[in-house]
Amino acid sequence: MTTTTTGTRTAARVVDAVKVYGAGDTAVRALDGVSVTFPAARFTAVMGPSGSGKSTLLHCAAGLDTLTRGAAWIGDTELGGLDDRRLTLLRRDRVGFVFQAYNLVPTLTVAENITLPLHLAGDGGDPEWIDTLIDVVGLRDRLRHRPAELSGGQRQRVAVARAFAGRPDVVFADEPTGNLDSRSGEEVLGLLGNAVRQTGRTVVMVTHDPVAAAHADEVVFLADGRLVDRMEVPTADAVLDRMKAFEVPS
Ligand SMILES: Nc1ncnc2c1ncn2[C@@H]1O[C@H](COP(=O)(O)OP(=O)(O)OP(=O)(O)O)[C@@H](O)[C@H]1O
Repeated sequence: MTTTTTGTRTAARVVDAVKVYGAGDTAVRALDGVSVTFPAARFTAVMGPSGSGKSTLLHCAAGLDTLTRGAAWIGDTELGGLDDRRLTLLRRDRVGFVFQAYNLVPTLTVAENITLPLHLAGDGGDPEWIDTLIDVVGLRDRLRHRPAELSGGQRQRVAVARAFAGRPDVVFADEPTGNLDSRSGEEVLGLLGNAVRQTGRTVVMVTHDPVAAAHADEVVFLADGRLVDRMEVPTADAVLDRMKAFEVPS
């Protein structure tokens, strides 16, 4: 099933997701029965206190880690049913990633970094789409530069373009602005939002920053490994207020 009850397409979802790290006395239940859908062509932010399971949810939803129980889907593909080879292909062909550390290849130019996933897939990609992306991230005059010659914000913009290069079903971003000053961070968040609104792509972003979350169409809140709330049309103030409610009164 790829639709929700409202008829919106679902890019990714987890159902009754449980993730336990370790075993016995030291076991940590990072996800404790989370069910959440990430609608296609939407920008969803995942928020919650430190240790609430945000990164674990992102990693399991993206096929970077496996659930202890429950199911994770990309489109109509259930990840638990895939062997290692198919999972690798799915991550390569249908999912994009942006991490806090830009993870660019230092010896390659900006242009080569952007198209690297396509070359690894043995596919030149769609030149028109790559061209559009280069304009979306504003890097046309930097294409022959190497990462060391770029600012942090520019490096993350390369990583954003790379994540979208293969037209993935969904781009997962884990604290993509964590290393950036607020201005560069705003630029990168604006790009993620534009990629969703102008090109109909899907983004799921983990952040601890209410200002970052306010760039999303919707925020989902985790606490203690559970989904506790969703907020449409978020503002930074409303997200901050919701986060304050998680704080234990002293
Ligand atoms: N590899 C691991 N081994 C053991 N425990 C882990 C591992 N990864 C995460 N955890 C634990 O699982 C829980 C959830 O961690 P997770 O990183 O998903 O939270 P988070 O909400 O992303 O936190 P933060 O905002 O601090 O990054 C935490 O208690 C964490 O210590």
